[in-house]
Amino acid sequence: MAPKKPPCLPSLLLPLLTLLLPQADTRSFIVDRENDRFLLDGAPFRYVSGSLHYFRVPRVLWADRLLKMRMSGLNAVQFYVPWNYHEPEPGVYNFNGSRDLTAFLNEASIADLLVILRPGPYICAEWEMGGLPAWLLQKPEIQLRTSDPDFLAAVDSWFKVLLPKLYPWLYHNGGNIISIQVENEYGSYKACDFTYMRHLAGLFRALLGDRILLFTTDGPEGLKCGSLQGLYTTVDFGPADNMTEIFALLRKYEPHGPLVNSEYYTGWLDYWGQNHSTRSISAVTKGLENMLKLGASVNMYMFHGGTNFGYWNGADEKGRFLPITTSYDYDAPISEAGDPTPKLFALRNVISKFQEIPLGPLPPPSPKMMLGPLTLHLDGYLLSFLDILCPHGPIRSILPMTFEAVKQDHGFMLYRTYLTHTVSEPTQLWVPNNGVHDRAYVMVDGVFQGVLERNMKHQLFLMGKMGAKLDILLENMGRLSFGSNSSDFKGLLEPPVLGQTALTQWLMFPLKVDKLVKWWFPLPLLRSSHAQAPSGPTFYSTTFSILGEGGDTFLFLPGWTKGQVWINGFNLGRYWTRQGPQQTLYVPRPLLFSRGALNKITLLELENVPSEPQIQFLDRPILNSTLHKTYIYSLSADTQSPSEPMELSGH
Ligand SMILES: CCCC/N=C1\SC[C@@H]2[C@H](O)[C@H](O)[C@@H](O)CN12
Repeated sequence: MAPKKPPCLPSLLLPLLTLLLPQADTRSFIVDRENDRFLLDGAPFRYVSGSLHYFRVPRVLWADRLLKMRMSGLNAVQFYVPWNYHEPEPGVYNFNGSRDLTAFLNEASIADLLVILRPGPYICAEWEMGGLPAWLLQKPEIQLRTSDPDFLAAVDSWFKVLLPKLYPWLYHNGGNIISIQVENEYGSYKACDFTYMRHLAGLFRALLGDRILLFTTDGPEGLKCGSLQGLYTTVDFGPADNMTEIFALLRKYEPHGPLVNSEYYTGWLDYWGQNHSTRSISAVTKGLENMLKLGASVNMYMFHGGTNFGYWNGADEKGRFLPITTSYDYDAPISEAGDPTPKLFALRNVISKFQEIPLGPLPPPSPKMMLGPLTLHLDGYLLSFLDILCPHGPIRSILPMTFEAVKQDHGFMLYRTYLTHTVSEPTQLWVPNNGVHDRAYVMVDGVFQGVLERNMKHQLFLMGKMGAKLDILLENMGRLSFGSNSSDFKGLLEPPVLGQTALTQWLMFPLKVDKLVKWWFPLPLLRSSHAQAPSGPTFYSTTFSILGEGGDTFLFLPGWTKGQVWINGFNLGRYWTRQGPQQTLYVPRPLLFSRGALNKITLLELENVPSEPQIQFLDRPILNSTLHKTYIYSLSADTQSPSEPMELSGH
């Protein structure tokens, strides 16, 4: 069982308590190297932990998720702190609302969970740029995750704000943080810069003191560059890996002390355009039981995955550029919607063989809701709102500038130029050196010509008269969160070439789409005056009300192609119905207004609007399907749940 709960008091009282509470200095969490175990307050202790990322769950749902983790038999929760989530601009910090880290620590304490905290600065996590802020790339030569002075200056500045916030929450100070990770799988990174790792370890010691247990985590191939003297070495691996071999390798770095798997994979991530990932219950439970039999401490990654709302997904590059999907369900024991799964009960059964499980039932699945189909109406074409989307007007430059150079971190930017000569035959438009990062929607005088895509589609053909307007809308699909090239600049990285001519004299419009959706679209007058452009990315919307309390639901977008969704101004995330495997977007009940109040949903469709612009809200997710046709789920008479999909007009 986890130790007595630290005082669940407002964090401002905690520092005071560390002075007053005599027991604060008797609290300890240490490595007992003589007996290969942890000691908590002097007693043998093993943690069975799960990962939950507060930044992927609305704050109002934190307590629910943490309770379910505790009731599953866990005694600790592990989570990252994404630097870019809290420092949106250099020196500007945000710890409010769903970014209130102290509130999350307090919720974990209330749920009787100890905390294993991983502040980075790099966190990977399939999160945008692995948690590093994009504004670091405003210095294009910066060498991320190294002892580059520019990088270390930014890291020091950030940690001098963050780490003092953690100090009162350290276990020996009366809080619930028992250990803190330095960097993340550093051994998998090309740099292998021990000066950098020593700098981080020194900074953590200076700001957190010498009692907190600091550790590293690496895959077996990364231990050489990822481990550091003075930091406790741990590994990560999944159910298909050879536990015996990996723990034997770990013993070369930690001959004594408890064995620790800091990321035991209960599932896996999804990429747009790839198959949905799952891990079998039998394999996951067997691996956990084998580790617990060895006396190892284990953190299950993920125990609850949550959602990449907004533009927060990261990406990988394995030949193709692979953006992570909006859903971070991860086939985890607690589903994206917060529901206990059969995998959870199976894991709970394993844990019960080794330690006490809290009495009482798991909370039931949350109420779910179906609604629709609803028909959306045209609000207007993206490019007809430029005056609102880019109120300060365009940035002018001979050559195109990156998102980072114009200080636009996420979303969309319009690049505009004018043809200097008539192109009377279909002529190739391309961008050298795979320079479209990441997708480009090309228009001539407002008429959609097609898409260019990083690594995949490098050219299209167009015609136009001298003076015609060439618009290229660039979409940032999320910066690489893993791999060697973490300086993932976005936008047009090279001047596009039309035929033999490199196009110059560019206007860049950084588009504040979220502000437009949040503040302008309630005004009906916009609709008629901004619907005149002939085609291109388009806003559609509708309003709807929910009788009664409603419930969690899953937005289904049959026939739509790719775009972004907002509900009541909240950026729900990306959809890419054409690619899959995700076909629905999770809509947490707290985002919706109930009892007849009006809700609004807005789509920005980037490619093709279906002949019947409809959406539905289903009572279950579809995460493993690529539908090239248009389906509508109708309520089946008996069960009030979707029957088999009925195919509508072909799409
Ligand atoms: C071969 C895998 C190397 C990349 N590491 C991964 S993929 C899923 C997880 C998360 O990204 C996690 O943040 C990483 O620490 C480890 N890991």
